[in-house]
Amino acid sequence: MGADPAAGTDRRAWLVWGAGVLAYLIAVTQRTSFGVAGVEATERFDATASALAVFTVAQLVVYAGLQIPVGVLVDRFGPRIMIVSGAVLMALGQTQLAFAESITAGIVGRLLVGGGDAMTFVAVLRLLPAWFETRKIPVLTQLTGILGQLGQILSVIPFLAVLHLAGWSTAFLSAASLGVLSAVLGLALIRDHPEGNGQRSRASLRQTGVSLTEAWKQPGTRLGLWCHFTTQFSGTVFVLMWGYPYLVSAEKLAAGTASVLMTLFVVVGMICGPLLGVYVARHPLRRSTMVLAITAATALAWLVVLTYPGKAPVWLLVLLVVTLAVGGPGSMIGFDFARTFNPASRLGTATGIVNIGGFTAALLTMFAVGLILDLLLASGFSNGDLYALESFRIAFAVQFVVLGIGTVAVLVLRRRVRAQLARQSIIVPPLRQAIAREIRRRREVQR
Ligand SMILES: N[C@@H](Cc1c[nH]cn1)C(=O)NCC(=O)O
Repeated sequence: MGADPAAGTDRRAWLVWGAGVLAYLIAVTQRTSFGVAGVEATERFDATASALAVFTVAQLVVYAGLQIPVGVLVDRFGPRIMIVSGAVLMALGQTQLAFAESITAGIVGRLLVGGGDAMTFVAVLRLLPAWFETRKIPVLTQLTGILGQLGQILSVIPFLAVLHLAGWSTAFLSAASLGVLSAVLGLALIRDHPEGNGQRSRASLRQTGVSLTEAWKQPGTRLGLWCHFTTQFSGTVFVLMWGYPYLVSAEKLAAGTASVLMTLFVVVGMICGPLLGVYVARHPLRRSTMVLAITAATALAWLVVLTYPGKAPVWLLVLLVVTLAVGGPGSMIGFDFARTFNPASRLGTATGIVNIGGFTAALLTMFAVGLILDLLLASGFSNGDLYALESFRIAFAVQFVVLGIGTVAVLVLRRRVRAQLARQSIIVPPLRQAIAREIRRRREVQR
């Protein structure tokens, strides 16, 4: 089933991983820095809300669109050069944004940031099998994901403080300097492999095409993609775009309370990540069951909130945010499928394929929610209030379609994966039978 580690864990491995995680954390800071500067961006570019949304959407489209090429390049040239190049590209993008005075110049900056960002995460995950033992990888994958999310906090606190105290150009130049730091540390500390940087594939273009096809044909890779698709999008849509206007304008929460809920989202994700990592390491044959459970919980939470008569109470919104937050670490299970069903030589490619899932679902949902809100406003349903509670109820319901499509895809691919495992004499017993066996085993241990 999986690729075996090339080396044991030592101090060097932690240094390499630490530099990789720092590069990812800084990439998340670059990714989220524009979002927190919305008010200043409106003034600087004299832009409408929808023009500003183009900055974020363009950046995410580039990010998602580059995942497969980046995955292929990671396998071909190794993670180190990709992490360093990504950091340089993001530094250039933030510098461009620091001096941009037109919307077009600003969007060019964000496109560069999206491109550099796309190169980072897939490359950092590619370091793990080269440096760590297989049993440690699920937890380290989760830790990589959650530590990276701290980059959002760098955007919300120090970056915003510099923006308010020293202005637009200084703030974005400071973010650019973080990119330079990340590139220097990457060059100094990251090695693709314990034996150096020469482990990359020397595949021809044709072989690269074959490897991409093989990664895609592998049902385990596509199961990973759909797991990522189904678990991550709802939280991403909420945090990056529609959560704040929904909480403040539709549910009438105070701005401070809405910010606390957004912070809760990050904290819950950080707590759940390692727990899910341990679960995946202990129950590798039950990963998709966890994905389906998270999906069901997300659907249930939205169902209760959206059908609640009148404004939802704060405790219910807290429950919703907690449930959505589990989706972030939940989506990391998708990368575990990529790792265990592909040889190390095409791990970057497979990881890139998986990473498209959640971001594509998020982009489609963001767009659909915006479109439905606009249509309801134009039809007179919203009584002139774009963000009316009744309109959000209808617009957010589109998520059930996305959750439904994802669930069916996970179930179909899971069946194919299990059939493939059965051909290797690995039988996954029905869940009820497995639970009964586990209970019997525990009773016997206690006796
Ligand atoms: N699932 C996310 C990462 C994550 C972990 N915990 C919460 N979110 C993911 O796919 N990340 C890819 C990236 O580039 O950020």
